[in-house]
Amino acid sequence: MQTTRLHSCHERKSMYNHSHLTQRLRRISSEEVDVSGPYASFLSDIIHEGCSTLKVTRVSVWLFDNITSPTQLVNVANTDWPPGSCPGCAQCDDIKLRDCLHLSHFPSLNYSDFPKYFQAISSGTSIAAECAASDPRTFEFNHSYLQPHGITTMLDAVIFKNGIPHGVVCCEGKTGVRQWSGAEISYAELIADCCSRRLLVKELWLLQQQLRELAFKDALTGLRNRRYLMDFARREISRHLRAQFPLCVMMIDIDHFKQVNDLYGHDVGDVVLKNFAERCEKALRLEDCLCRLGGEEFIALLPQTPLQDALLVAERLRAKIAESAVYHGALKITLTASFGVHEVNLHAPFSTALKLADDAVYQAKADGRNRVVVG
Ligand SMILES: Nc1nc2c(ncn2[C@@H]2O[C@H](COP(=O)(O)OP(=O)(O)OP(=O)(O)O)[C@@H](O)[C@H]2O)c(=O)[nH]1
Repeated sequence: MQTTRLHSCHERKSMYNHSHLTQRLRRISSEEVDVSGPYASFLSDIIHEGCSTLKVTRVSVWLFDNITSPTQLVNVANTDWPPGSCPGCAQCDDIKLRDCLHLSHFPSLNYSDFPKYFQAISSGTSIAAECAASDPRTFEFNHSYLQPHGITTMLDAVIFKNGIPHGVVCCEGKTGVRQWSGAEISYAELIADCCSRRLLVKELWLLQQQLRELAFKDALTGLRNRRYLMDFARREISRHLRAQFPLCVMMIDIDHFKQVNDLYGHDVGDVVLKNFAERCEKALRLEDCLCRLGGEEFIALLPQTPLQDALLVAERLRAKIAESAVYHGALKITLTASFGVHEVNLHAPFSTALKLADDAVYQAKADGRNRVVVG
Protein backbone atom coordinates (compact mmCIF):
# COMPACT_ATOMS: atom_id res chain seq x y z
CA MET A 1 0.00 0.00 0.00
CA GLN A 2 1.31 3.39 -0.91
CA THR A 3 1.27 6.02 1.78
CA THR A 4 1.03 9.66 0.94
CA ARG A 5 2.29 12.27 3.32
CA LEU A 6 0.46 15.56 3.12
CA HIS A 7 2.59 18.58 3.81
CA SER A 8 1.19 21.42 5.86
CA CYS A 9 0.82 24.76 4.15
CA HIS A 10 3.69 26.12 6.24
CA GLU A 11 5.96 23.21 5.31
CA ARG A 12 5.15 23.57 1.59
CA LYS A 13 5.92 27.29 1.71
CA SER A 14 9.15 26.66 3.57
CA MET A 15 10.17 23.95 1.08
CA TYR A 16 9.44 26.24 -1.83
CA ASN A 17 11.48 29.05 -0.23
CA HIS A 18 14.31 26.68 0.53
CA SER A 19 14.58 25.39 -3.01
CA HIS A 20 14.26 28.93 -4.37
CA LEU A 21 17.06 30.15 -2.08
CA THR A 22 19.39 27.27 -2.77
CA GLN A 23 18.98 27.81 -6.52
CA ARG A 24 20.19 31.40 -6.10
CA LEU A 25 23.13 30.30 -4.01
CA ARG A 26 24.08 27.52 -6.40
CA ARG A 27 24.09 30.05 -9.20
CA ILE A 28 26.40 32.40 -7.29
CA SER A 29 28.75 29.62 -6.33
CA SER A 30 29.00 28.50 -9.96
CA GLU A 31 30.31 31.96 -10.87
CA GLU A 32 33.74 31.22 -9.37
CA VAL A 33 35.35 30.92 -12.77
CA ASP A 34 38.62 32.71 -12.10
CA VAL A 35 40.08 30.57 -9.33
CA SER A 36 43.33 32.52 -9.46
CA GLY A 37 41.50 35.57 -8.17
CA PRO A 38 41.19 36.46 -4.52
CA TYR A 39 38.66 34.30 -2.81
CA ALA A 40 37.86 37.19 -0.50
CA SER A 41 35.60 38.70 -3.18
CA PHE A 42 33.83 35.35 -3.61
CA LEU A 43 33.30 35.05 0.15
CA SER A 44 32.08 38.64 0.22
CA ASP A 45 29.49 37.99 -2.54
CA ILE A 46 28.18 34.87 -0.93
CA ILE A 47 27.82 36.30 2.58
CA HIS A 48 26.08 39.41 1.28
CA GLU A 49 23.62 37.12 -0.47
CA GLY A 50 23.19 35.18 2.78
CA CYS A 51 22.70 38.37 4.76
CA SER A 52 19.85 39.64 2.61
CA THR A 53 18.21 36.23 2.21
CA LEU A 54 18.25 35.30 5.88
CA LYS A 55 17.35 38.89 6.80
CA VAL A 56 20.08 39.18 9.40
CA THR A 57 22.23 42.12 10.45
CA ARG A 58 25.63 40.69 9.65
CA VAL A 59 27.23 37.56 8.18
CA SER A 60 30.91 36.83 8.68
CA VAL A 61 33.33 34.01 7.87
CA TRP A 62 35.83 32.82 10.47
CA LEU A 63 38.60 30.26 9.97
CA PHE A 64 40.64 28.36 12.54
CA ASP A 65 44.31 29.37 12.60
CA ASN A 66 45.24 25.70 12.91
CA ILE A 67 42.82 23.00 11.86
CA THR A 68 44.18 20.24 14.15
CA SER A 69 44.55 22.28 17.34
CA PRO A 70 42.92 25.68 16.87
CA THR A 71 43.90 28.54 19.15
CA GLN A 72 42.23 31.33 17.18
CA LEU A 73 39.33 32.00 14.87
CA VAL A 74 40.32 34.56 12.24
CA ASN A 75 37.64 36.72 10.65
CA VAL A 76 38.38 36.64 6.90
CA ALA A 77 35.15 38.08 5.50
CA ASN A 78 32.42 40.26 6.92
CA THR A 79 29.40 41.97 5.39
CA ASP A 80 30.30 45.07 7.44
CA TRP A 81 33.51 45.56 5.47
CA PRO A 82 33.41 47.51 2.23
CA PRO A 83 33.89 45.19 -0.77
CA GLY A 84 37.53 44.60 -1.70
CA SER A 85 39.00 45.70 1.59
CA CYS A 86 40.16 44.09 4.77
CA PRO A 87 40.28 45.83 8.13
CA GLY A 88 44.05 45.91 8.63
CA CYS A 89 44.93 47.29 5.22
CA ALA A 90 42.15 49.35 3.76
CA GLN A 91 44.39 50.23 0.82
CA CYS A 92 45.01 46.59 -0.10
CA ASP A 93 44.59 45.76 -3.74
CA ASP A 94 43.41 42.33 -4.83
CA ILE A 95 46.86 40.75 -4.79
CA LYS A 96 47.62 41.94 -1.30
CA LEU A 97 44.20 40.94 -0.10
CA ARG A 98 44.81 37.46 -1.43
CA ASP A 99 48.23 37.32 0.15
CA CYS A 100 47.33 38.73 3.50
CA LEU A 101 44.73 36.12 4.34
CA HIS A 102 47.01 34.46 6.87
CA LEU A 103 48.46 37.59 8.37
CA SER A 104 47.50 39.22 11.60
CA HIS A 105 45.57 41.95 9.79
CA PHE A 106 42.30 40.26 10.50
CA PRO A 107 40.29 40.39 13.73
CA SER A 108 40.48 37.17 15.68
CA LEU A 109 38.97 35.39 18.67
CA ASN A 110 41.08 33.44 21.15
CA TYR A 111 40.18 29.94 22.24
CA SER A 112 40.98 30.87 25.84
CA ASP A 113 38.30 33.61 25.83
CA PHE A 114 35.51 31.59 24.18
CA PRO A 115 36.16 27.89 24.89
CA LYS A 116 32.49 26.82 24.72
CA TYR A 117 32.05 28.46 21.32
CA PHE A 118 35.24 26.87 19.96
CA GLN A 119 34.15 23.47 21.28
CA ALA A 120 30.71 23.84 19.70
CA ILE A 121 32.24 24.60 16.30
CA SER A 122 34.74 21.77 16.66
CA SER A 123 31.80 19.38 17.20
CA GLY A 124 30.77 20.12 13.60
CA THR A 125 27.12 20.77 14.41
CA SER A 126 25.45 24.01 13.41
CA ILE A 127 24.65 26.44 16.21
CA ALA A 128 21.09 27.72 15.95
CA ALA A 129 21.16 29.99 19.00
CA GLU A 130 17.64 31.41 19.17
CA CYS A 131 18.62 33.51 22.16
CA ALA A 132 22.35 34.11 21.83
CA ALA A 133 22.71 35.54 25.34
CA SER A 134 21.42 32.40 27.05
CA ASP A 135 22.50 29.66 24.62
CA PRO A 136 25.34 27.71 26.30
CA ARG A 137 27.34 27.79 23.07
CA THR A 138 27.23 31.56 22.54
CA PHE A 139 26.60 33.18 25.93
CA GLU A 140 30.36 33.83 26.33
CA PHE A 141 29.93 36.73 23.86
CA ASN A 142 27.21 38.38 25.93
CA HIS A 143 29.02 41.19 27.75
CA SER A 144 31.84 41.86 25.31
CA TYR A 145 29.88 41.64 22.06
CA LEU A 146 26.18 40.75 22.08
CA GLN A 147 24.98 43.43 24.48
CA PRO A 148 27.11 46.31 23.19
CA HIS A 149 26.04 45.59 19.59
CA GLY A 150 22.45 44.64 20.30
CA ILE A 151 22.87 41.13 18.83
CA THR A 152 20.09 38.86 20.08
CA THR A 153 20.23 35.77 17.90
CA MET A 154 22.89 33.77 16.03
CA LEU A 155 22.99 31.05 13.42
CA ASP A 156 26.43 29.53 12.87
CA ALA A 157 27.18 26.88 10.23
CA VAL A 158 30.47 25.00 10.34
CA ILE A 159 32.91 25.14 7.41
CA PHE A 160 34.62 21.77 6.87
CA LYS A 161 37.95 20.87 5.31
CA ASN A 162 38.48 17.21 4.49
CA GLY A 163 35.66 16.40 6.86
CA ILE A 164 37.19 18.31 9.79
CA PRO A 165 35.72 21.60 11.14
CA HIS A 166 37.81 24.44 9.74
CA GLY A 167 35.75 27.52 10.55
CA VAL A 168 32.29 28.97 10.68
CA VAL A 169 29.83 31.15 8.81
CA CYS A 170 28.28 33.32 11.48
CA CYS A 171 24.87 34.97 10.91
CA GLU A 172 23.80 37.52 13.52
CA GLY A 173 20.43 39.16 14.04
CA LYS A 174 19.09 41.99 16.18
CA THR A 175 15.43 41.05 15.94
CA GLY A 176 15.00 39.51 19.37
CA VAL A 177 14.74 35.79 19.99
CA ARG A 178 14.41 34.05 16.63
CA GLN A 179 13.42 30.51 15.95
CA TRP A 180 15.57 29.33 13.07
CA SER A 181 13.70 27.08 10.65
CA GLY A 182 15.22 23.91 9.22
CA ALA A 183 15.33 25.60 5.81
CA GLU A 184 17.26 28.56 7.22
CA ILE A 185 19.74 26.28 8.95
CA SER A 186 20.25 24.29 5.73
CA TYR A 187 20.69 27.52 3.83
CA ALA A 188 23.44 28.72 6.22
CA GLU A 189 25.07 25.29 5.90
CA LEU A 190 24.97 25.61 2.13
CA ILE A 191 26.80 28.94 2.40
CA ALA A 192 29.39 27.23 4.62
CA ASP A 193 29.76 24.41 2.06
CA CYS A 194 30.27 26.93 -0.76
CA CYS A 195 33.00 28.56 1.36
CA SER A 196 34.73 25.24 2.03
CA ARG A 197 34.68 24.35 -1.65
CA ARG A 198 36.11 27.74 -2.59
CA LEU A 199 38.83 27.45 0.06
CA LEU A 200 39.77 24.03 -1.30
CA VAL A 201 39.94 25.35 -4.85
CA LYS A 202 42.14 28.17 -3.62
CA GLU A 203 44.52 25.74 -1.93
CA LEU A 204 44.72 23.57 -5.01
CA TRP A 205 45.45 26.62 -7.10
CA LEU A 206 48.24 27.70 -4.72
CA LEU A 207 49.73 24.19 -4.80
CA GLN A 208 49.65 24.27 -8.57
CA GLN A 209 51.45 27.63 -8.51
CA GLN A 210 54.11 26.21 -6.18
CA LEU A 211 54.62 23.19 -8.42
CA ARG A 212 54.95 25.42 -11.45
CA GLU A 213 57.46 27.58 -9.58
CA LEU A 214 59.49 24.48 -8.62
CA ALA A 215 59.42 23.13 -12.15
CA PHE A 216 61.14 26.26 -13.42
CA LYS A 217 63.59 26.75 -10.57
CA ASP A 218 67.08 25.46 -9.88
CA ALA A 219 66.90 24.00 -6.38
CA LEU A 220 70.48 24.88 -5.34
CA THR A 221 70.81 28.50 -6.45
CA GLY A 222 67.17 29.55 -6.70
CA LEU A 223 67.84 30.78 -10.23
CA ARG A 224 65.61 29.82 -13.15
CA ASN A 225 66.48 26.56 -14.89
CA ARG A 226 66.88 25.42 -18.49
CA ARG A 227 63.16 24.69 -18.87
CA TYR A 228 62.34 28.27 -17.93
CA LEU A 229 65.03 29.61 -20.25
CA MET A 230 63.64 27.77 -23.27
CA ASP A 231 60.14 29.07 -22.60
CA PHE A 232 61.32 32.61 -21.84
CA ALA A 233 63.56 32.66 -24.93
CA ARG A 234 60.66 31.65 -27.19
CA ARG A 235 58.59 34.60 -25.97
CA GLU A 236 61.53 37.03 -26.06
CA ILE A 237 62.51 36.04 -29.60
CA SER A 238 58.98 36.71 -30.78
CA ARG A 239 58.92 40.10 -29.00
CA HIS A 240 62.37 41.07 -30.31
CA LEU A 241 61.45 40.04 -33.85
CA ARG A 242 58.39 42.27 -33.82
CA ALA A 243 60.23 45.25 -32.35
CA GLN A 244 63.46 44.50 -34.23
CA PHE A 245 65.51 44.66 -31.04
CA PRO A 246 68.87 42.85 -30.69
CA LEU A 247 68.98 39.94 -28.21
CA CYS A 248 72.15 38.39 -26.79
CA VAL A 249 73.03 35.25 -24.83
CA MET A 250 75.94 35.10 -22.44
CA MET A 251 77.11 31.67 -21.32
CA ILE A 252 79.25 31.52 -18.18
CA ASP A 253 81.27 28.53 -17.03
CA ILE A 254 83.33 28.58 -13.82
CA ASP A 255 86.95 27.61 -14.42
CA HIS A 256 88.38 24.51 -12.77
CA PHE A 257 85.37 24.16 -10.52
CA LYS A 258 86.19 20.50 -10.01
CA GLN A 259 89.21 21.65 -7.96
CA VAL A 260 86.93 23.50 -5.53
CA ASN A 261 84.99 20.30 -4.88
CA ASP A 262 88.16 18.22 -4.68
CA LEU A 263 89.92 20.63 -2.34
CA TYR A 264 87.10 21.69 -0.01
CA GLY A 265 84.33 19.15 -0.52
CA HIS A 266 81.00 19.15 -2.32
CA ASP A 267 79.21 21.17 0.39
CA VAL A 268 81.64 24.05 0.04
CA GLY A 269 81.29 23.67 -3.73
CA ASP A 270 77.56 24.21 -3.31
CA VAL A 271 78.13 27.36 -1.23
CA VAL A 272 80.46 28.68 -3.90
CA LEU A 273 77.89 28.00 -6.63
CA LYS A 274 75.19 29.84 -4.67
CA ASN A 275 77.48 32.76 -4.01
CA PHE A 276 78.53 32.85 -7.65
CA ALA A 277 74.89 32.90 -8.77
CA GLU A 278 74.14 35.78 -6.38
CA ARG A 279 77.08 37.80 -7.62
CA CYS A 280 76.08 37.32 -11.25
CA GLU A 281 72.48 38.20 -10.53
CA LYS A 282 73.47 41.40 -8.73
CA ALA A 283 75.68 42.45 -11.62
CA LEU A 284 72.92 42.05 -14.22
CA ARG A 285 69.79 44.07 -14.94
CA LEU A 286 66.47 43.00 -13.50
CA GLU A 287 65.12 42.24 -16.97
CA ASP A 288 68.12 40.02 -17.83
CA CYS A 289 67.22 36.38 -17.34
CA LEU A 290 69.96 34.46 -15.51
CA CYS A 291 69.56 30.67 -15.40
CA ARG A 292 71.63 27.75 -14.18
CA LEU A 293 71.94 25.22 -16.97
CA GLY A 294 73.46 22.63 -14.64
CA GLY A 295 76.74 21.99 -12.81
CA GLU A 296 78.90 25.11 -12.92
CA GLU A 297 77.34 26.38 -16.14
CA PHE A 298 75.11 29.45 -16.25
CA ILE A 299 73.47 31.46 -18.99
CA ALA A 300 71.98 34.92 -19.17
CA LEU A 301 69.59 36.17 -21.81
CA LEU A 302 70.11 39.90 -22.29
CA PRO A 303 67.03 41.52 -23.83
CA GLN A 304 67.33 44.58 -26.05
CA THR A 305 71.11 44.37 -25.95
CA PRO A 306 73.40 44.61 -29.00
CA LEU A 307 76.56 42.50 -29.11
CA GLN A 308 78.94 45.36 -28.17
CA ASP A 309 76.95 46.03 -24.98
CA ALA A 310 76.72 42.33 -24.14
CA LEU A 311 80.50 42.10 -24.44
CA LEU A 312 80.89 45.01 -22.01
CA VAL A 313 78.51 43.30 -19.55
CA ALA A 314 80.46 40.04 -19.84
CA GLU A 315 83.85 41.73 -19.43
CA ARG A 316 82.66 43.69 -16.39
CA LEU A 317 81.29 40.51 -14.78
CA ARG A 318 84.40 38.49 -15.62
CA ALA A 319 86.62 41.12 -13.95
CA LYS A 320 84.38 41.31 -10.90
CA ILE A 321 84.43 37.52 -10.42
CA ALA A 322 88.20 37.35 -10.80
CA GLU A 323 88.81 40.27 -8.39
CA SER A 324 86.58 39.23 -5.51
CA ALA A 325 86.85 36.04 -3.50
CA VAL A 326 84.21 33.86 -1.85
CA TYR A 327 84.62 33.67 1.92
CA HIS A 328 83.34 30.63 3.75
CA GLY A 329 84.38 30.37 7.40
CA ALA A 330 88.14 30.65 7.36
CA LEU A 331 88.29 29.78 3.68
CA LYS A 332 89.01 32.31 0.96
CA ILE A 333 88.23 30.88 -2.45
CA THR A 334 89.11 32.73 -5.62
CA LEU A 335 87.41 31.93 -8.90
CA THR A 336 87.53 32.84 -12.53
CA ALA A 337 85.02 32.11 -15.26
CA SER A 338 84.99 31.79 -19.04
CA PHE A 339 82.36 33.57 -21.11
CA GLY A 340 80.79 32.92 -24.51
CA VAL A 341 78.70 35.79 -25.89
CA HIS A 342 76.50 35.53 -28.95
CA GLU A 343 73.91 37.77 -30.60
CA VAL A 344 70.86 35.63 -31.29
CA ASN A 345 69.75 35.20 -34.88
CA LEU A 346 66.03 35.78 -34.31
CA HIS A 347 65.14 33.79 -37.43
CA ALA A 348 67.06 30.67 -36.38
CA PRO A 349 66.10 28.15 -33.68
CA PHE A 350 67.22 29.21 -30.20
CA SER A 351 69.16 25.94 -29.86
CA THR A 352 71.54 27.29 -32.52
CA ALA A 353 72.29 30.33 -30.36
CA LEU A 354 72.93 28.07 -27.37
CA LYS A 355 75.31 25.93 -29.39
CA LEU A 356 77.27 28.95 -30.67
CA ALA A 357 77.54 30.47 -27.17
CA ASP A 358 78.68 27.08 -25.88
CA ASP A 359 81.31 26.83 -28.63
CA ALA A 360 82.57 30.29 -27.61
CA VAL A 361 82.94 29.15 -23.99
CA TYR A 362 84.85 26.12 -25.22
CA GLN A 363 87.15 28.44 -27.16
CA ALA A 364 87.64 30.68 -24.10
CA LYS A 365 88.68 27.61 -22.09
CA ALA A 366 91.04 26.53 -24.86
CA ASP A 367 92.56 30.04 -25.01
CA GLY A 368 93.51 29.92 -21.32
CA ARG A 369 90.18 30.56 -19.44
CA ASN A 370 89.13 33.76 -17.56
CA ARG A 371 88.19 35.49 -20.78
CA VAL A 372 85.27 36.51 -22.99
CA VAL A 373 84.92 35.10 -26.50
CA VAL A 374 82.34 36.05 -29.14
CA GLY A 375 80.38 33.15 -30.64
N1 LIG B 1 79.32 21.25 -5.46
C1 LIG B 1 78.72 21.01 -6.62
N2 LIG B 1 79.46 20.60 -7.67
C2 LIG B 1 78.86 20.38 -8.84
C3 LIG B 1 77.47 20.54 -8.99
N3 LIG B 1 77.18 20.22 -10.28
C4 LIG B 1 78.33 19.88 -10.89
N4 LIG B 1 79.36 19.97 -10.02
C5 LIG B 1 80.77 19.68 -10.24
O1 LIG B 1 81.34 20.64 -11.12
C6 LIG B 1 82.53 20.07 -11.64
C7 LIG B 1 82.66 20.42 -13.08
O2 LIG B 1 83.85 19.92 -13.53
P1 LIG B 1 84.36 20.02 -15.02
O3 LIG B 1 83.21 19.80 -15.96
O4 LIG B 1 85.54 19.13 -15.16
O5 LIG B 1 84.76 21.51 -15.22
P2 LIG B 1 85.80 22.40 -14.43
O6 LIG B 1 86.50 21.67 -13.34
O7 LIG B 1 85.10 23.65 -14.03
O8 LIG B 1 86.85 22.68 -15.55
P3 LIG B 1 86.73 23.68 -16.76
O9 LIG B 1 85.26 23.92 -17.02
O10 LIG B 1 87.40 22.97 -17.89
O11 LIG B 1 87.42 24.91 -16.36
C8 LIG B 1 82.42 18.57 -11.38
O12 LIG B 1 83.37 18.22 -10.38
C9 LIG B 1 81.03 18.36 -10.89
O13 LIG B 1 80.93 17.32 -9.95
C10 LIG B 1 76.71 20.96 -7.87
O14 LIG B 1 75.49 21.16 -7.91
N5 LIG B 1 77.38 21.18 -6.72
